[in-house]
This record gives sequence, structure tokens and C-alpha cells, in this order.
Amino acid sequence: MEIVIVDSAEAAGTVVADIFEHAVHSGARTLGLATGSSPLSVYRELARRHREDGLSFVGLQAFLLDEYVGLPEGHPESYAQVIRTELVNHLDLDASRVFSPDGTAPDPFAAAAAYDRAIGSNGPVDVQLLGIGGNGHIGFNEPTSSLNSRTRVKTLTEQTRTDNARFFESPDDVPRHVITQGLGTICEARHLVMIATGEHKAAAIAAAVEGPLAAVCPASVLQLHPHATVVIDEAAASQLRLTEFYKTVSAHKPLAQRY
Ligand SMILES: N[C@@H]1[C@@H](O)[C@H](O)[C@@H](COP(=O)(O)O)O[C@@H]1O
Repeated sequence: MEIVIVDSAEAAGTVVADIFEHAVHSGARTLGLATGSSPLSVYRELARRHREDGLSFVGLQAFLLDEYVGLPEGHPESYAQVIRTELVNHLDLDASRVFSPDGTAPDPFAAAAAYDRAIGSNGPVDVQLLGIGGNGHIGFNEPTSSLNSRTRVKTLTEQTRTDNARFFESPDDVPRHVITQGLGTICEARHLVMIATGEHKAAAIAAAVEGPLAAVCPASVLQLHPHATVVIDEAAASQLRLTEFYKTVSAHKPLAQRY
């Protein structure tokens, strides 16, 4: 795992945008997208590069990590809609090639299995962006998710519902169920790139990076992946023990930007 510690949230977004741009120029076909507030600086930077520098996403496809169950098509907080608003509408990425689990399906279990198959037959994802929840979740894989899990229906913890309530009019409006790529599904991506900023992510980052590999911290599954990069600011790095070592290793340029 490569740990890149930068000065600010903005700088974290730039480093991750560099990784995505490098992947696109190196022939990536499939991007893995995430929602939440952490990826927004990345998306803003990619949109700027598209607008000002001509960075093009033509010919690429993308898969989203997860989706709420039960929000109607086009609901502003459905992740399919969020990714359109925050990213796809600002790029030349073909919107019909941006896929997400169908949270409106009458049978969400079947929809989850179908999504897993779609990633399997159209993937692999070349570069997968990840945020991290305060309890160490990735996608919507809450603590105790099997490290081998596939795309499936999950029940959200109250902590995650509370954390995400800021996006809804009332906390009661946050759905209880979701469809999420499983940890095993996520780990089939060629390169995992996690972005986290702020003190409130420090404990989760420490558990993911330096804690034991354990289902109680789903993000610790990155320890099993052959190519994972964690991009964090000083605040999110504040509970790590080996900070000086990580800074020495990434002092010049992250490996992912060099090769
Ligand atoms: N399903 C998403 C995750 O993919 C995201 O990583 C997490 C953290 O969000 P934020 O970046 O807003 O802290 O929120 C949600 O639960």
C-alpha cells in the first residue's frame, strides 16, 4: 500500500486527479467512481482539466460503487443522480456508459447479482476511487462485511445513516438499505485509490492502514490488494504511527504518477 500525505484537501484532490489522468492516458477503459464528499475535489479537478486542458474521457465507461435502495429514479440524492451532477455532466464521458446498481428494482437482490455480473463481464475496473466512512466502511460495506463479499444488499448502520443525513431533508429520509459492490468485487479493480481528508477520518485511516486485517474495518481489505494508494491530508494522517516513513517514501512523487 502506498501512503501519500499532502498538505491540504485540495492537494489530495490534485494527486488523485493526476492518477486518473495518468490512467486515462495509459489506455484505461473502465473507471470506478465513488460518491460522498471526499471525491468532490477530484471531480472538480477532472472537470477543470477537461474544460481547460482538453482531457478527454471519450470511449471510457464507469461503474459506481453503490446505490440506495428505494429512492426513485432521478432523486437528487440517488448516487446515480449525484454522479451525473457532480461529474458526468462536466465531462465528455458517455452518460449511457456510466453504470450503477439499480436501487429502484422490485427485486434488489437480483439487481445486486446482475450488477456484479455486469462488472465481471465488462471489467475489470482499471482505477477505482474510494472514500472511507468514519467506521471504516468502503462503498457501503459496513463493519463485519466479508472480505470476500460480492455485490449485495446491505443494511446501513445508524452511524452511517446519521453521517449521511446531511444530504437529506430529514434524518428519517435516509434509506435503510443499499446495494453495494462487495469487498471482493472492489478488490478486482486493478488499482484502488482511496482519498480521505480531515480529523474525523483519522481513526478509520489508522485502522485501515496500520490496524489488523479485519472485517470490523472493511477498508483494511486494501492491505490485501497488490496496488492500493491512500491519499490523505495531515489531519487524516494524524493517528498513523509511521507518518515519517510514509512521508519519506512519497517525498518526491507518488509511484502511481511515475510509471
Ligand atoms: N457510500 C458512501 C461511501 O462511498 C463514502 O466513502 C462515505 C464517506 O463519505 P464522505 O466522503 O462524505 O465522508 O459515504 C458513503 O457512505
